[in-house]
Amino acid sequence: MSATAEVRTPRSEPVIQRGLEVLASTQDAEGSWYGDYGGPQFLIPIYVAGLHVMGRVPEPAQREGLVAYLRRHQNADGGWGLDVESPSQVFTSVLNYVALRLMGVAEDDPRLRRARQWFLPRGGALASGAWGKIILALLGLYEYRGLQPVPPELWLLPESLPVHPSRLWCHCRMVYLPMSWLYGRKARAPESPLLAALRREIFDGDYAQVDWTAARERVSPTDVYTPRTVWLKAANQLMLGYERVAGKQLRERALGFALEQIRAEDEATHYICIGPINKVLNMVVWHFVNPEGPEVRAHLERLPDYFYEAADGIKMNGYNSSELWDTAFAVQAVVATGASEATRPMLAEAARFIEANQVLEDTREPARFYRHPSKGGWPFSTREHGWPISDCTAEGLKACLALEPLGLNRVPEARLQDAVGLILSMQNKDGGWATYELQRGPQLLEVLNPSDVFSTIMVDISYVECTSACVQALAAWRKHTQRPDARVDEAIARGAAFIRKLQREDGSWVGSWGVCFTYGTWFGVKGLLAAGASPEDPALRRATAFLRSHQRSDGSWSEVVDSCRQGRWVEGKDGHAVNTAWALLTLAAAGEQASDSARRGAQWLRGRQQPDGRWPPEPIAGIFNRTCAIHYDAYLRIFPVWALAVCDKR
Ligand SMILES: CC(C)=CCC[C@@H](C)[C@H]1CC[C@@]2(C)[C@@H]3CC[C@H]4C(C)(C)[C@@H](O)CC[C@@]45C[C@@]35CC[C@]12C
Repeated sequence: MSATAEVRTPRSEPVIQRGLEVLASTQDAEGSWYGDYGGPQFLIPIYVAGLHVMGRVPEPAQREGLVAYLRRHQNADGGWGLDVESPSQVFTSVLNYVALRLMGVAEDDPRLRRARQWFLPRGGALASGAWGKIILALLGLYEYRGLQPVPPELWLLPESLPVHPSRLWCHCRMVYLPMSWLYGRKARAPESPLLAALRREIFDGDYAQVDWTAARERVSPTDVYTPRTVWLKAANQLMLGYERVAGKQLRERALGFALEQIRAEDEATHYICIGPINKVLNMVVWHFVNPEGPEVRAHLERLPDYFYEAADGIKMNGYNSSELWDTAFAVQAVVATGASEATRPMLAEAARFIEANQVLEDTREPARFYRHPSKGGWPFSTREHGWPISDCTAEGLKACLALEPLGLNRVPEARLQDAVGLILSMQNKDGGWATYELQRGPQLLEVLNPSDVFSTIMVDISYVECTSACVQALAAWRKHTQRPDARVDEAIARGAAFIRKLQREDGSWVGSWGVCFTYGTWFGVKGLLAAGASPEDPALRRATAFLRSHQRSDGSWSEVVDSCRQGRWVEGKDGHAVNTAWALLTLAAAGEQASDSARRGAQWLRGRQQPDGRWPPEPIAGIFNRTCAIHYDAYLRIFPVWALAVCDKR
């Protein structure tokens, strides 16, 4: 049957109905969807290590939950992966081993014995990816001279230099900021018998005999996704040379500068911080500056924001939540179902959350602290977090505009206009949108990526997802205002041109924040359509042909995180409801909702729903920096409902 033949599908209404009931029953009192944002396996150990440096331990109930979680996600081979679904790495295996020991698990615990059996033959602590060594150095389990240097003086370089830290992607910059302070101070936990024991347990030889110069270069192949380039090695040599002669005065100035930046980040985010890593490291910095001081207390108070108790134990979320993001999508999904009387209260509550979480002002002295304006933006999580993101702003705006005809939008026009202004201010020269800021440095800086385990961390570059969301939001705004605005028109046209440039030969777009081609292609297609592409546009036809070519015989689509890591379609074992929903949303948007392909996809999706209205758990659909999987709890409740709703429309 041809891809576009009109075939009526059996109505999805009862399935959608049950799905909507699940969404309604899981909505939070604040109107959002709050949930599990776990996956990465380097967060808990950094937290536990940070507390240990401060002479603290997790309180007993939390300790029990964290230990249960780490035990639950230990791989069969004894190690831990970068995330809960990935093969073991030395970085996360050594760190999680140390975390368990710091939380009181005994050296001869059978699981810890197995962990040592996995990581010691691979080189133990000496072969860990870079971040692991930094955390171990902080604990006194590794020597600072065995690290790639992170001198705080980098902050004192001329800002015009492409390597000035202010030009880094904000996540990278905010993680390396406290790291540079701790490195500059050579900060170290007080010595203890437990740490002395750990120095015997995580090295495959005598700690006193370690060749720290050689250790600097050593990393297990299990931990290498981004190999160290000659440029990075040269930069390290240069910084090591500097480190040998570094004067005390300049160091103090640099440390003072870094501390001011840390303070600004803490205050702008109400001590939540941009993410869990700088949250913990900033807190540890303050511990060294002023133990038990007001900053440490403020940090301790906001720690609970990051913890989530689930069936697999207590985890540290990858962000303080994904609430705004999920809520904006949920609204659009529910509106797509036709927004009946029954769903109005749910939408009204969501509208309240979206209104309450728009960022209403810029941060203090944005230029001094290298912040892009914030006013009018929406963050990924909550207003208090304080870091708006281009596509979160776009999805927030889209949600408001979707609520508008229902009389449920609560954000006044002037504030919607602020969101539009912010989106326009974030468009890059290449026509695309990056995540939090304008692209500040050449993409080439990636050759200095020192992380081993992540890719694309150095510079905030334009992404298809962010670009598409911004184009869609601007197009929706244009439709809403009906006022001619050349700036908006031009931004949309440039955005669409950028999206076209990113399309691959095979018709797909690669996703950077979701797994992987089904996600990227959904955004690519939606962006082009919003910009005015006609359904006959060859780019759209190639995109849908690509999707159809990857449909499984049972009607579903399935992709796994390796798709992102390898840059090619990697099929999962079974069909995935989230990938299937993204594929269906794409086909439907491109006018193929009545095709045989869409009919079979929708049929599979309907059949996959459980009697309780949920779709069964499946592999993780979120990703960052090409390598690390992160779980989006609400996706399985939002996207299947949304996809069935649009496929049902004639
Ligand atoms: C610094 C490193 C390498 C690790 C820390 C982890 C964070 C970089 C990432 C954890 C959450 C991410 C993925 C965050 C989540 C939302 C996405 C998005 C869906 C809004 C996307 O469209 C734009 C990028 C995201 C903001 C993200 C960036 C990376 C994380 C913060």
